[in-house]
Amino acid sequence: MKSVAINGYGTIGKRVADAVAAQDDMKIIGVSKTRPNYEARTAVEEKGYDLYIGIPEKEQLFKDAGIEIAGTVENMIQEADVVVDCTPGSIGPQNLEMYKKAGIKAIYQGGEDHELTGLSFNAISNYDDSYGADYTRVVSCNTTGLTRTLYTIDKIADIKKARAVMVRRGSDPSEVKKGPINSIVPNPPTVPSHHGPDVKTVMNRIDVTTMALLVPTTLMHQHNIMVEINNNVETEDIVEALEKRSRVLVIDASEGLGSTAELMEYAKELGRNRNDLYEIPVWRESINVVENELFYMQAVHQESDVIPENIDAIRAILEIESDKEKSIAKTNKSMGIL
Ligand SMILES: NC(=O)C1=CN([C@@H]2O[C@H](COP(=O)(O)OP(=O)(O)OC[C@H]3O[C@@H](n4cnc5c(N)ncnc54)[C@H](OP(=O)(O)O)[C@@H]3O)[C@@H](O)[C@H]2O)C=CC1
Ligand SMILES: O=C(OP(=O)(O)O)[C@H](O)COP(=O)(O)O
Repeated sequence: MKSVAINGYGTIGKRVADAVAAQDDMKIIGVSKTRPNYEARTAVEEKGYDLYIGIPEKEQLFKDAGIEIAGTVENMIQEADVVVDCTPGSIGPQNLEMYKKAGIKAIYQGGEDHELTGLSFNAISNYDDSYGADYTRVVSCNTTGLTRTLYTIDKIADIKKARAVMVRRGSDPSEVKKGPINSIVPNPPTVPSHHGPDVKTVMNRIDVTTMALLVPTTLMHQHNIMVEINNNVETEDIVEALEKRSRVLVIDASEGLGSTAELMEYAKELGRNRNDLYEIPVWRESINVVENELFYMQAVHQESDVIPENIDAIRAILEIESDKEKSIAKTNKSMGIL
């Protein structure tokens, strides 16, 4: 069985760890932290993960806190077949040197630039590109959301170009020091935001341009998408295609799911681990084809939509499964994805 190390046990890392633990064809070697806080203690005492430290000079702090550590990140990666790097964006380049020295494969997250690995990943659009690769990068939560639906629509509608306005959550739920508060912030203030060009790194056929703004909410991003299409398709054809695609949910505002808050409540109803919603919900009422233009609105649970993609990326990079559909189905089943 292949071994996986998780470097960085924050919002994404702890979810990837739980998802790896739920698979029967891979196992966790350990996870890493730099601070001996509640997440470090829970990782060891509740989850039973071996904990390694990202900054060796801080070893005494973990000892003082009575949190058992198994070694340093350098020790951890010696034992693994692949490291999933879930450290904050931009720490990646220095880690890549360490991974190269250790001769270990690595999967990065969307906070790093595509150029770091030269290869980016989305399970449905380009699984095969990362098969057997040394390094890849799972694109960001918003890019993942755009890719899942645009790829599906392109298959039946032949997209000419796509434009999207991205409403981004201001911070993750536990990030108490971040904002914005009482404000809407164009972010970045320039156009395009990274999301549209980033779609091209996993689906280079389509011209996607995006602009983004931050709003004072912590749960879910929301996308407003306009697509010019070449094929003569009806609204019902788009609905049917999205309904058939796994990791995408066509949901009804009329059933009480008309907001991001209600969607997060729905995830609780489903009894999901950490209340996560791995799928991209698309509002049925918003899907509308007018002549050669399609309009739709969707949401993204930023903490969780990339987690199944990381599991598939592990199978691709380690050549555990060559058939993307089989990997996706296996991941979906293990995580209860609809
Ligand atoms: N949050 C989100 O909504 C999403 C994030 N991403 C991407 O995922 C990546 C991780 O983001 P996220 O999980 O939010 O980040 P977090 O800040 O929640 O977690 C980062 C983790 O990395 C650890 N860490 C910090 N510095 C170092 C270091 N120098 N060496 C080793 N480990 C370190 C932190 O440990 P400690 O806390 O102990 O310091 C923490 O466990 C980023 O690229 C981000 O862009 C992608 C999709 C969605
Ligand atoms: O990958 C994400 O967003 P993104 O798709 O807008 O880059 C995550 O929500 C992290 O965003 P952040 O960089 O605002 O913490």
